[in-house]
Amino acid sequence: MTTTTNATETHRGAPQGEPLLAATDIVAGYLPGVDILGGCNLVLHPGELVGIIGPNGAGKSTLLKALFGLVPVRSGTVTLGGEDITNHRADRLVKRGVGFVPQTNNVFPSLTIEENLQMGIFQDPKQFGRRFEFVTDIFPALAERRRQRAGSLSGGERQMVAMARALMMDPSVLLLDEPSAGLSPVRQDEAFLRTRKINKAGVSIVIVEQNARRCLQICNRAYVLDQGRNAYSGPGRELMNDPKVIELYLGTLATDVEAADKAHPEA
Ligand SMILES: Nc1ncnc2c1ncn2[C@@H]1O[C@H](COP(=O)(O)OP(=O)(O)OP(=O)(O)O)[C@@H](O)[C@H]1O
Repeated sequence: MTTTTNATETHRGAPQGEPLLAATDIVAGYLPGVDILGGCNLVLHPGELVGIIGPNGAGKSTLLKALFGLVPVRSGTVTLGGEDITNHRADRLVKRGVGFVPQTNNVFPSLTIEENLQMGIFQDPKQFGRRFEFVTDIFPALAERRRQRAGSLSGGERQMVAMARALMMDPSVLLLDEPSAGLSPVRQDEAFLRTRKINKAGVSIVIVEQNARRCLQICNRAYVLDQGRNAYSGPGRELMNDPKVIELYLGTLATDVEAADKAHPEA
């Protein structure tokens, strides 16, 4: 594996054919004159589960938001099914089949689970019954507890409601921003299993994750970002065992554990 130089290396292991979603040479940032992304590339093919990992501040969430029109793209393009959607507004993208699940503030706490799901499909309310069936087929707990207020749910359950709400519009692409953030290890595992379940139900997914190991375990492929640029890419399990990726990123876990052991040898 080498630092990305051409299309084959940039998208190592990607299937052949037209991608469903493609980001090409994305330069983007929040403040004028400050680029957070310095030319990022990503493709998502139909049926894929693709991860974005990398050190803190690498620009993972920024890339996801740029795909969804939440951070201005200064140059480069985003396409969906071959059509340019660069800087399209989020509500327009939802109508075109792109769902986005933010990391925080992703449910309406004062509304019930059912009302949250209704909000997810307010652009097409006639489809509520059909889509409710689809999402409760994936997450049966939501049907059982449909009248419960979202504010009374645990972090993991809220994450499930947020995912389900994004699924109400029948997206072909789902963008997930760190679904495991703030959850206990057991709840994190559940969040990853949910992600897999959604993908198996036919939804193509881009997932940003801080929990790189778990993410690489469930992904078909992943992109490693570093300082706003593509560093490596490839099949999840290959990246997990790649010495360069371990050195750049995954290695920090082992180093942290070693350091903690030295600091508290009796623990
Ligand atoms: N709303 C914002 N306004 C200005 N700068 C921001 C904003 N959000 C993020 N940034 C900056 O953009 C850079 C990349 O942040 P981003 O959240 O995309 O990184 P990340 O790889 O997702 O990191 P983490 O894993 O820590 O969430 C950081 O330097 C961050 O401070």
